[in-house]
Amino acid sequence: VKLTSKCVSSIKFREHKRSVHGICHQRIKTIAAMSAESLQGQSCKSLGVCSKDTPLVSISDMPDLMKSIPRWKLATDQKSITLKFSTRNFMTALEFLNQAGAVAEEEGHHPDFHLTNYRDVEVALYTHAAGGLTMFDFIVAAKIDAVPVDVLPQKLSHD
Ligand SMILES: C[C@H](O)[C@H](O)[C@H]1CNC2=NC(N)=NC(=O)C2=N1
Repeated sequence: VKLTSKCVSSIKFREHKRSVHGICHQRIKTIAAMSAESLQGQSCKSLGVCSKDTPLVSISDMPDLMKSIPRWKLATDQKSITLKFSTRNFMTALEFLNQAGAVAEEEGHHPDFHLTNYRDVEVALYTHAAGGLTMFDFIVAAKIDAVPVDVLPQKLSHD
């Protein structure tokens, strides 16, 4: 069968795309094995813009990644990570959210923020475009962990 030049170029394009995707996967795999410090040193921009094609973090990579962000909890459906704490007062909570917001804006990757009971903060992260957890989320989580905040020791009851 004589392959038309169009068909050959589309095969070449698909091979090229597969190899680029492979590199992207590989790059994401190597980042996954990183510690908190090196996660904090990463930039979402180096991964391009997240999209529906951004690879989800594989279940086998989760335990190591979660060790890098020990304050965060992995949702039971493994599709998001959450950070919860109480601060000294309302303005401390607001200050933290503004600083964490600046990190998110710089990375172009945004958490869900909750401020309830005037000082209880909850930050939730997942990649909306991909419908689950990608390396974008772990990089932003590690950077948010570097934001200083005056956290109250875990409250025993609502005072
Ligand atoms: C164009 C822009 O980069 C995208 O809309 C970004 C913005 N911030 C985002 N944040 C999160 N958490 N998930 C996304 O899919 C996402 N997409």
